Amino acid sequence: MAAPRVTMEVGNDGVAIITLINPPVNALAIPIVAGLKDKFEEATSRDDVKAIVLTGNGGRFSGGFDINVFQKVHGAGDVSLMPDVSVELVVNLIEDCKKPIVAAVEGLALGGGLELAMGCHARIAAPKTQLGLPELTLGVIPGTQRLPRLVGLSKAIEMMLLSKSITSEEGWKLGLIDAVVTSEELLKVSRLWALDIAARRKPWIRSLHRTDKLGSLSEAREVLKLARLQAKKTAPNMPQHQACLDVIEEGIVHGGYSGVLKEAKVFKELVMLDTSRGLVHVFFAQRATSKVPNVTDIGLKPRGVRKVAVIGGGLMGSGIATAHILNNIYVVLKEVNSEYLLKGIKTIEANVRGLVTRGKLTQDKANNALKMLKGVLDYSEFKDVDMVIEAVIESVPLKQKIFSELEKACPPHCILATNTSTIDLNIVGEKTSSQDRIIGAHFFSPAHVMPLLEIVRTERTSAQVILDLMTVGKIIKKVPVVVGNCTGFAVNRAFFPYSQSARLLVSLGVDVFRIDSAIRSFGLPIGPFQLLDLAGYGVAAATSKEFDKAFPDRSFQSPLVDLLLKSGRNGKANGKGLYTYEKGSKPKPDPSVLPIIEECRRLSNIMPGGKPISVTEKEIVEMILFPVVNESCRVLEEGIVVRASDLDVASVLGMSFPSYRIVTFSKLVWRCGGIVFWADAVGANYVYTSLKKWSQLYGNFFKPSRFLEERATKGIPLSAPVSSSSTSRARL
Ligand SMILES: C[C@H](O)CC(=O)SCCNC(=O)CCNC(=O)[C@H](O)C(C)(C)COP(=O)(O)OP(=O)(O)OC[C@H]1O[C@@H](n2cnc3c(N)ncnc32)[C@H](O)[C@@H]1OP(=O)(O)O
Repeated sequence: MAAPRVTMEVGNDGVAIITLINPPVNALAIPIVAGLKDKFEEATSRDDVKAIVLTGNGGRFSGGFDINVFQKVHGAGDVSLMPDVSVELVVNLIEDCKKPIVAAVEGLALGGGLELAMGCHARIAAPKTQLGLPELTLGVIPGTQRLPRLVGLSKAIEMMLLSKSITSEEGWKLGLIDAVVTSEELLKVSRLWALDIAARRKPWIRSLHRTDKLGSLSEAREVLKLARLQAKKTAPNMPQHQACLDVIEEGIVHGGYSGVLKEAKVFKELVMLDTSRGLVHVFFAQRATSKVPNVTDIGLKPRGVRKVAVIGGGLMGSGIATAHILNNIYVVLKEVNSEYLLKGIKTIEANVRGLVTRGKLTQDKANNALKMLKGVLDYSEFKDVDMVIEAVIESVPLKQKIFSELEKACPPHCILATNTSTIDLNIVGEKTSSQDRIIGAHFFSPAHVMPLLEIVRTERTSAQVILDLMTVGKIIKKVPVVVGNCTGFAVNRAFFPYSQSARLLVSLGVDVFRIDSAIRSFGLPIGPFQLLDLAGYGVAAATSKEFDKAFPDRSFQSPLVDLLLKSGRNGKANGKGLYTYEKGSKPKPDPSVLPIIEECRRLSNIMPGGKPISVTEKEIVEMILFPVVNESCRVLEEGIVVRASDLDVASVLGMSFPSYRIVTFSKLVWRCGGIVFWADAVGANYVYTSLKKWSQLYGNFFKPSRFLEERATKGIPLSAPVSSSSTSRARL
């Protein structure tokens, strides 16, 4: 690939076209920033240049500052590696330039890319260009001063705090964009616009000097106050949100330039924090998931999937169907009788309506989505489907029967997917001769909301089928992570000790609600027992059985779920769990469950000396999450995931493992960016020695895996690649 560069061409009309060239998104890499400085200096000093147009090559203006530089800064711990963009380039060379500059924007202008455009004296955009400042998702702040001055304070805050992009059409209505023209006319109109500014036929506007859209100081303070309260609720552990609002306020009170100076200082502080390290890691980890050896690198082209059949209209099936129809894929929903079918369709309608109520979907789009759905009771509609996703209960004979029927009912190219969360795919497809088309499409509940799609391949699944499902996954706005076949696959397998260790701690005498609270403080949205209530005890009992069978050497069998079921409780589903559930209020710990817990402890009989163990909040978190790290090590060693960062992405998107938080227990700071990234930050040796100590005290459940022991003793990070020789049973 050619080196990133900036070119300049001066036309006969006296307009210099400065072009960013750094495919695929024209990220502002260090040579690009340097090139821009050079070209703007040259254009300013040349007598034959009357005006300047700034544009991006290849139909994309710029995806913002080069995030690879953030990684370098994190690696070296040296913030001076960040070049000065905001003052030297955007203010001095662009905004304060003696010649007018017009940004010709197409495709996308994000982060520093949009900031460059806002520094120009006008912005012309092609239709449907994506405009946004997503920096908070990387743990830093964006350019905070110009957007409020162009679109108004409330809208700017919304775009920044939610990292929400708008289109150029919306940008034009708001005043961010001066004109929307076709892609073909973009450069021509931009040149003329720049010449018009030079000749004073159009206004020469420096965004930073405007104040007309900011409102009065008291109005601005009111808007900022509300935004601070909102950010406190929605992003309690993210320092960049409050910092962003503080810097906006600085500019409103003391002027835009003062805001820019404070912004540069705060940016440098934030980029060094663990929040940014975690988020930047997740950014690249997420992109790495689309590179699957022997699938995405062998020249295959994805085949279109236009019609999908979903079998089973329960919670998962209806969520999966919803995800597809929302993204314009025709869905046939099959159920066994009209009562179940109607229930499934009603759930899908409620899912779609819920999105409208929450302002996430327009009524028009909702109506169109529902038109993409058809309910059926037999296989007659299956003759032209491109993919089937089976989402019935976890019963091996039922799944085997369905897959035999599918083989006859579907065309030969059709992908045969199952949403099983635990059952071995070889067993599911045992009664068919279509093993190459059988694949796992493991969605996480609620399937139309949760972003992860775990794609499970067997040794026989064809590369084409994997690629097709990855492509559909992206169309329905999921992050597909391809994993190997084993009990629980990657996510449930790595996290099976999560619920088991929580139950083990209860048997050792630790309070249920204290455990949930410690896990919440760590950064997961709910604790293991609230999760148990949510999933329902039937599901918990069934999955526990699978893990007991698959990993008998390290599975902890707690009597808790059986005791809860016997007492007539089934979690949130019947309103009676470890918590009580009342409409409109948060779940509350139910004290009447305490005798059941006592009985559980009596039956387990593992408290040393019959007395509850004494543990700190930090130990609770470690005793629950280190066993997850331990199992993750086995997942890595067995080659169930392509790379360690895939497990980070899967844990963040599927289990809501914190991606960004700094968590403090007694001044201890933990960096989270997914389970393996976190474990490496904590230190493999610390995880290993802790597990070893607990295994001596409390048994095999905590016994460190061979992989963990090896890495800890040799000082190799858990995330370092697994060499093929050390992979005992490579699945991928
Ligand atoms: C000082 C400044 O205010 C600070 C900043 O500007 S921070 C950066 C702000 N910008 C962003 O956060 C945008 C990040 N990028 C994205 O959201 C998306 O990549 C996108 C919307 C631009 C394109 O999405 P999409 O077309 O799906 O392509 P996607 O696979 O994500 O990216 C294509 C490649 O470009 C890379 N890339 C995208 N944006 C990048 C960036 N800003 N820096 C470095 N690389 C970037 C990706 O890593 C990927 O590389 P790969 O092919 O080697 O994996």
